[in-house]
Amino acid sequence: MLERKLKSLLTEIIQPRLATSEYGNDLLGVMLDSCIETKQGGKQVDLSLSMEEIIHECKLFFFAGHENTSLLLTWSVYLLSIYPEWQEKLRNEVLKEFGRESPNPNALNKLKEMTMVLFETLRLYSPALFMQRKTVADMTVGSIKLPKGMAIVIPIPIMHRDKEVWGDDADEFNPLRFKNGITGAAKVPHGLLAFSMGPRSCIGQNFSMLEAKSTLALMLQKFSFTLSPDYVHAPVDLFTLKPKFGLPVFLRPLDKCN
Ligand code: HEM
Repeated sequence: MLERKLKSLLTEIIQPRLATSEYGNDLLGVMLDSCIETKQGGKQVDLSLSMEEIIHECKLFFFAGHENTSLLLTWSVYLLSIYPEWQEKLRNEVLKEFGRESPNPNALNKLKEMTMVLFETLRLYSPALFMQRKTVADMTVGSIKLPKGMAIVIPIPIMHRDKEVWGDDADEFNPLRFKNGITGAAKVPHGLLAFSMGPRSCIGQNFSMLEAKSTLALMLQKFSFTLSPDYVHAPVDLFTLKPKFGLPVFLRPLDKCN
């Protein structure tokens, strides 16, 4: 049902673009523009990406792009609500950098403490729960022998709380572990797997960090937030890691607090 609805929505967006020679300067435009060139230099009706593939890519970008970043923000707000000292630290950092002005996208990377908090949020509450891989050859990982063609599931939350990798405080919220960046945070350089690693790692990771930083900076400039007493802590696997009963928070406009 949802699948059919999505497909018809996307087709409604794609068809009018195909009817004109201007496909648009967004990702969809780039995909449509990948029509195979004919010998005359014009476009063929056949696409090098099929319509099915274009629709699939649109869905992937929509879900991978929207849902994960919104969950990163959700869990960051949760953690900043229960660790008000970090909320205050981040607010001071934002106010020092931008004052009350809208955050300048080119300066968001200067928010070092915010970056640390976002990485620590991704470690403790990674929106993506599993990665799946298949071995292309017989191989040995550590002491485990894996035959060619074996399906492997990598459970991110378990690996993110492994004390051998993250130390005895693995279950605790400690953004300072990221003070020297990701590679220095754990006993192995690629301990943080929230965006995966290698050639199939998340294509949107830098974009999502910028999105999260700018949204969080705006929130911190305008509001202080605390958890509502109605909040029940129940992270649940619903394909991604969500708070089962939502995240009710009280937002207090800052000008009214002062
Ligand atoms: C907090 C935000 C995000 C998280 C935690 C996240 C996580 C991930 C992970 C773990 C993978 C790898 C899956 C695997 O190896 O099997 C992945 C892949 C991908 N992500 Fe993200 N992602 C985020 C944001 C985004 C955004 C904003 C976009 C697009 C604008 C995006 C687009 C993609 C795409 C297209 C892939 C597939 C890449 C490929 O297969 O080569 N993601 N993401």
